[in-house]
Amino acid sequence: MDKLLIRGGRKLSGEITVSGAKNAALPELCAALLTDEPVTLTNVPRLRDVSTMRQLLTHMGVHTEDVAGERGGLLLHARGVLKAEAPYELVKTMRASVLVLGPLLARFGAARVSLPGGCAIGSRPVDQHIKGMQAMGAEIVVEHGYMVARLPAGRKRLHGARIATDMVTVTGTENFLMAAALAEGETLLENAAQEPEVTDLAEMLIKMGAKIEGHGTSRIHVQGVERLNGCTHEVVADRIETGTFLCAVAATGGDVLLRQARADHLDAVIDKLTDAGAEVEAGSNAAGPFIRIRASGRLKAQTFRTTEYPGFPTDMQAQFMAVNAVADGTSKVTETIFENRFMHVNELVRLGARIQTEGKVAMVEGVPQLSGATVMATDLRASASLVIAGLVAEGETTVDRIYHLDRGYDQMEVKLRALGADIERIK
Ligand SMILES: CC(=O)N[C@H]1[C@@H](OP(=O)(O)OP(=O)(O)OC[C@H]2O[C@@H](n3ccc(=O)[nH]c3=O)[C@H](O)[C@@H]2O)O[C@H](CO)[C@@H](O)[C@@H]1O
Ligand SMILES: C=C(OP(=O)(O)O)C(=O)O
Repeated sequence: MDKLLIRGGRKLSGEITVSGAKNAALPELCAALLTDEPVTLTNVPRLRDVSTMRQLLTHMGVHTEDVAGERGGLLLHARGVLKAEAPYELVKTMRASVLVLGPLLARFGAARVSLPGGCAIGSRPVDQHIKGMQAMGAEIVVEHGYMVARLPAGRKRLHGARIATDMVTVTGTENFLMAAALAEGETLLENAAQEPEVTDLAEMLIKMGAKIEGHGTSRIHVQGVERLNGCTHEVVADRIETGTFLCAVAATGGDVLLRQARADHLDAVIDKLTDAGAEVEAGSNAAGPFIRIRASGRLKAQTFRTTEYPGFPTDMQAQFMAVNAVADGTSKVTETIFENRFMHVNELVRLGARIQTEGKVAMVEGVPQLSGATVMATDLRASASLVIAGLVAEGETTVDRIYHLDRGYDQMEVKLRALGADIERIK
């Protein structure tokens, strides 16, 4: 099992390019199921989740191939499917596999998708996905750990519906968007997720011929069409990878330019970094958008609570907690999206952080210095938080179980090394 060995204490400086977003690429790979024409995605990040999704689509009979000469180019062609099925072995490692449900039902009228397992950050049910698909006319039973979904006898397509979810759900909204794009009639999504990844998917679907309005707001209208065509689409930049590097610089100090980084997708995090005392400058040049961050000395601890976009992202909570762990002052971090997303706390404490949790709240008392130790990554963003802490800690930190990190970061240690960090992967 790979580990990361970090010798902390170096400031970060230099330039790196942010990769395409995991959470946009995954639904966009699934969107290829909606058409019998080829779809080309560019800026697809090299991640374990992307390979898993590719494996899942291949298992279904979708042809996939790398496109030479394009950064992160991937062609997908779903002429038909051999099996409209997502087996447990693939779904268990990646919750996003649930995103095949909508496209399979919409195009082929049937799907058998394993229920995603619970994971380290909380129980993660899919009741809203099921409820929404049922509202669109699907019959769904859950048996032997699978959602078995089909259209009633005699029906060829899902039908439009008004879907108002009990809470804002990102992959739920994405599943409904893809299903509604090929459904008969109009769908209204109320309480829709406004995350940039949802908007990016909607923009891709529009290129495929879908009729969607209101994406980026909480009310999305979709007028279903009979068929969709292929398209070429560039995956939006990863705002969480961007935020992770910003937090790394905030914690270690330094001066870094992130190319292709979208500040407009990260306002809540940038506001907190600025309040903490970092200098953040966003702009755009011929090569695209960029963010530059400069930080020195101890920053001021920041209290925050996670909420849906445009609020502070839950996927940035662990990384910002690492910044707070070495900041000046005490901060209160409230996690409102997932019930068990503080698994990094005990590991940060092993590095010398002073953090106490009670329910959804973590109280972080900043300390002037962390000290290196061996720590264990428990989930994707927890791993990133430990890497940040390791970059600051005095001495050596070993982060174990980094397969979690590899699910969602494209060569993180290579990028950090390019910024001057002393970090290596140990096989
Ligand atoms: C692949 C992907 O895009 N993953 C992101 C997506 O996950 P994901 O789409 O799984 O997260 P959701 O937005 O659905 O979850 C939000 C909340 O709703 C609850 N819920 C959700 C669906 C449902 O049917 N029933 C239910 O109770 C969840 O348990 C959670 O408490 O959004 C999360 C919240 O921003 C991010 O942390 C994940 O990185
Ligand atoms: C929780 C995350 O991903 P997933 O929904 O794929 O588990 C994440 O990206 O932080």
